[in-house]
Amino acid sequence: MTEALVEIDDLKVHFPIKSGLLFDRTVGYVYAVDGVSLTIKRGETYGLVGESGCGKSTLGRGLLRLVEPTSGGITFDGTDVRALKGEQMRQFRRRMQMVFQDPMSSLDPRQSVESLLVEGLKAHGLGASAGERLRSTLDSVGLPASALTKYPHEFSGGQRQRIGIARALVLGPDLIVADEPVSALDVSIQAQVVNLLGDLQDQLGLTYLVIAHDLAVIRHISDTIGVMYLGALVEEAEAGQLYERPLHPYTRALLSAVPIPDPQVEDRRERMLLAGDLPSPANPPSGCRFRTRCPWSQPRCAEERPALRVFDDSGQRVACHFAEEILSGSLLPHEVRPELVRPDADTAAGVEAELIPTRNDIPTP
Ligand SMILES: Nc1ncnc2c1ncn2[C@@H]1O[C@H](COP(=O)(O)OP(=O)(O)OP(=O)(O)O)[C@@H](O)[C@H]1O
Repeated sequence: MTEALVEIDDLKVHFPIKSGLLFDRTVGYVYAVDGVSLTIKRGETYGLVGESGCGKSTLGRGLLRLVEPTSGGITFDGTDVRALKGEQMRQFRRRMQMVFQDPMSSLDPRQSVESLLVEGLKAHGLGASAGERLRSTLDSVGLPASALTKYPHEFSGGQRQRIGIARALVLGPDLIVADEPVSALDVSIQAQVVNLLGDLQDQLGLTYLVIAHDLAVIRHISDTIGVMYLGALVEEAEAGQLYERPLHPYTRALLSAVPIPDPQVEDRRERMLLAGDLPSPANPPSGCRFRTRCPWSQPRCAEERPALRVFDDSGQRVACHFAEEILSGSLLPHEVRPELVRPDADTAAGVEAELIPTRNDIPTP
């Protein structure tokens, strides 16, 4: 499981902000994805996590070129994806499929399951061999062949997501980008769909990029986890390592929101809520983008954007100037001053006043 299937190199997806009566003037950009480099190994599940609006979906869509990247490289199984033109790209896309969050809005309600599944096959010239392929694909997602003549509204949410997965699978992809695949489902159903994804991966040797806004969902299924904040990766590690030793303050905040089902560990759990909203990706803070919400931020953080660097032999990567000091406890979080929280302030002087007022203990690395 060491060979790279996907290599993303300094990928940027910037959306122009238009203004004027005819929308012909570009007045700025939304820096939705702003320099992400990562590798997804063949057969692994790469979990991408971060709060809503940090650019996860745009990264997934940029990888499949469903939105055109502004710059950067994408290599898929040795092929330079960004160099592929029209028809070549369309054919290639068969190998990279997407499963969406809300199956109700991603499945056309007027189409039967058969027609939904055949659509993709026809587009790739595989319509002739459809019959058996459709039945075996439905079987692999746990639905009977009789589902073929039904329509999306005749199914439960979980079954609809199985149809969404079948639609991706029927083309025989190598990679599935699953964007919040279970967040629209009841908690009781989520585990079934997560297990199904795991079984399919074992049977078919699939590689997954799973996008989620909280760590609870992806902690059990991911081999590697990348934590994204405001268009960039702030940390990446093997999943167990990330839980064992989160290095970036943002990862610590995300992890502290995940309850632990052991009362003793739960009592000791570090709690750290994030104050303020995600700053606008059209006007990100200078330097470290997390500094306006970081309890450990220092003047240097406003001046210099930290690179995602390898932390030690574990391969864990972190984008924080002070990861060592925070881990060792030699740098302590700022004092809490909730009345001064100004999450949108963007100056070094404002940093101390914007800090997060929510820790109830000193970090225990
Ligand atoms: N087509 C677009 N045009 C302009 N801005 C966009 C477009 N698509 C996304 N954005 C903006 O890019 C930023 C990142 O959005 P994205 O959907 O990738 O985030 P996300 O982390 O996946 O969030 P969510 O979980 O809510 O989908 C947001 O500020 C969003 O408004």
